[in-house]
Amino acid sequence: MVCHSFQSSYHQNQIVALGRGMAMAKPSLVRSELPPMAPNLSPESFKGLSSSPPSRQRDLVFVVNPRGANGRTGKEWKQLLPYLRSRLDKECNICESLTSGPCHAIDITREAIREGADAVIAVGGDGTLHEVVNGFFWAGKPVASHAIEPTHSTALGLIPLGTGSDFARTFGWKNDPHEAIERISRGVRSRIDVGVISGESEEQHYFINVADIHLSAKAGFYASRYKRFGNLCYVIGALQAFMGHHNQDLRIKVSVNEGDWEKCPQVTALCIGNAKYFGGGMKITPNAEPRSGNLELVILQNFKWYDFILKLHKLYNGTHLSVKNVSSRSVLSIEVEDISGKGGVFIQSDGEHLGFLPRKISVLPAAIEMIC
Ligand SMILES: Nc1ncnc2c1ncn2[C@@H]1O[C@H](COP(=O)(O)OP(=O)(O)OP(=O)(O)O)[C@@H](O)[C@H]1O
Repeated sequence: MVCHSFQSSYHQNQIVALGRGMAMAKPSLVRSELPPMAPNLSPESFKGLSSSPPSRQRDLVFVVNPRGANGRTGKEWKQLLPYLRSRLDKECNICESLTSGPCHAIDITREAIREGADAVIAVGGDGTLHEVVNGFFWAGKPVASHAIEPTHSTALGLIPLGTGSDFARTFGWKNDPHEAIERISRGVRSRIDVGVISGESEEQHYFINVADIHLSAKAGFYASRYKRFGNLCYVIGALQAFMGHHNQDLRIKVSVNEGDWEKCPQVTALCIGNAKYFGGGMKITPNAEPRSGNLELVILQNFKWYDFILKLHKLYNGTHLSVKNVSSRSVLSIEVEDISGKGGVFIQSDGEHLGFLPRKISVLPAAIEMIC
């Protein structure tokens, strides 16, 4: 899903404060000095956050996609709430915000950060996490809180409850919400890198997991239409993407040899990983590490359909880097263009369709604190 402008208007926000000192709120107006990107959100939504006592409890905002994993996220979240309350209520103020549609999580996150939340926790799949990560930034800069104290920073958290939940796999986390709540309760934070994508427009787009170009991005685009089939959506998406697929000559410019464009012939897929997995468990960028300060670039060239059948197991277990026509390197940034100039080469990040080449992709080292 491309969120062309983060200033668009969304459906009514539904925010339910669960912890002490937080009232149920249905926001209407936005404070005038705020950038006008969330007209249906108001600081009132999170008013419990900044009014806590000096030795205050942590303010946690849970951003829940009730439609994640074909509606399973919403159902599991309801069942999880009593446990979450019993486990965290003593130490934290808990605020729940259900997303009403695509991109809503971005606005909720920005508002929560401005109001001084200690953590914004994505509850859902990689798409929800992706939107929450984008909410940590606005107009090319990190969103700042109206803060309590200058050193205050909002951490990112995750309860993985999606279809693929690929980002969580790099950390070895399962789709187990109880395990995630334990992590949140411990509250250990660690700085991780974020990828940033810029294109022809001024707007920047952030990703936390993997950005990828051409066949895999096209497969992801189609897979998103079949989420109702669970992980099978990736197989269906790949089959559909294969129809009419042609490997494509691309030009790339990577940061290690600044200034030099190189031709990259017959590219099947070009993947840039901040973390390791995509497509429902494929270990595509096996050397990527979200705390490394760089991204792993993996290029598959001249693959035929039968190569995927013969080498699929290697793609899943991350041993494909030794295969002919697969290359890997560590990069700080990469620019990618379609040589033919015909357009139509897909790009996605974190499984979300972003449009088409050309694009520049760079790493922002240690950009976000994450609850690990
Ligand atoms: N209320 C809503 N109704 C419909 N779609 C929504 C709603 N809230 C968020 N979305 C969209 O749902 C998309 C998918 O959500 P999410 O990533 O949580 O689940 P998933 O696709 O099942 O999991 P994964 O991305 O891990 O495969 C998000 O990109 C988001 O834009």
